[in-house]
Amino acid sequence: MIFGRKGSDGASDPSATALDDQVRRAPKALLHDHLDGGLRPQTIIEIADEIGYAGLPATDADSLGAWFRESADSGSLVRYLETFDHTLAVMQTTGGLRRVARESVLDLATDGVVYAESRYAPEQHLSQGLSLEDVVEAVNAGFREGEDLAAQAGTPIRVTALLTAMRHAAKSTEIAELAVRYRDRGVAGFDIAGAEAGFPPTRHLDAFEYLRRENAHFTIHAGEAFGLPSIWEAIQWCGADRLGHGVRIVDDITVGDKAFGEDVAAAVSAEAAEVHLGRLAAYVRDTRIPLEMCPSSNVQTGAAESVALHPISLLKRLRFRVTVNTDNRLMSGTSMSREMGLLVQDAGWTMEDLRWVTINAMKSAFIPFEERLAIIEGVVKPGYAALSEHAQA
Ligand SMILES: O=c1[nH]cnc2c1ncn2[C@H]1C[C@H](O)[C@@H](CO)O1
Ligand SMILES: [Zn+2]
Repeated sequence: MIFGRKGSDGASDPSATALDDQVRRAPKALLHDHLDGGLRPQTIIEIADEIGYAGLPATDADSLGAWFRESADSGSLVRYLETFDHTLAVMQTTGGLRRVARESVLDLATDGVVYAESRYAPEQHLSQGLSLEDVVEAVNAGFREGEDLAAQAGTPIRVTALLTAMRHAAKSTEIAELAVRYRDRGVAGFDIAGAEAGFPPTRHLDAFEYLRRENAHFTIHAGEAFGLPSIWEAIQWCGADRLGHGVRIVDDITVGDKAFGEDVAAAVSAEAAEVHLGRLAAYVRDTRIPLEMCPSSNVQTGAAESVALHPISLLKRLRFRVTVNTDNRLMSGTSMSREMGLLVQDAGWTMEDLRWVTINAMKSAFIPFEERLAIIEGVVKPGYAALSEHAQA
């Protein structure tokens, strides 16, 4: 069961199980998923063994999975990011990268994801002598293998890569050039990630200006651990097509006469209250800038109190271009079905809401327009129509 919901007698609630099943079978689109945040614990153990990495904090898969979830649950983005040392350690060879990429595609496909953009930072995979190109090609090979195996298993999926540059480092222009070089070979765009406070996106203005001159797509992690100035720079200085997280845009919204943060519960639930959008929030909504929101990750890093009180529900109600994402499936012990299931269970979302965010995600994808449309019309809409027919039967 996705939600872990029980009836009052402690038995599984059959209606909850039916809903879990619907969510799992619904076609899903994922824009924000880190390749190095989605490894299978058993794979980490096996590759560590092969390459002689002795630094893992646990030696069986269950304990290792629990270690990642607990360590990432600190309320601090900086501490959350420290857990990646162990996943990165086993992603330094072409074999390791290829296996991790292949398995991530299979795991997403099994979960009902039909389109995914998977991001990783090539500069973090060079410690054993690989070149940036070796890294991209090994990951691409893994993605293609995963797609072939998923199609054979009857769960077709399309996966493309986003190349991330780390915001504390100084390689963003090099990585942006790499993304453009591979844009017709498995790479759909660019991103910056890492600790946000102290590393504003404008540090990487050269990279963004280059990408814009090349008509290339990019998203920026902004408004997660730092607030409105980061979002404003990402959009108005850097020209981001999308925002990674962007949850703190609610700092520019008042509900009734209170700022969002003053009374979060009231802001999320007060449907009748008058809402006022500041100029930045209005710009983001009016220009349909997609928000790649990741509820469980935000609860772990302290960017949101809970899934029930996550700003995503207010932003959905206000018709921002909201999407639902996993961020790091390993660190959050999550999947797209689980994130969506939690929104249904804890925040009152409906299947229609899930269909809406899925179409939002496909509209916001970095692949060409006609390919997005083909997935919306050929996969997402018919998939949801079949679910509702099944529910009515
Ligand atoms: O949520 C996040 N915020 C900022 N940086 C992140 C987040 N999740 C993962 N990262 C970092 C750690 C990874 O090593 C890197 C590339 O995927 O991106
Ligand atoms: Zn992220």
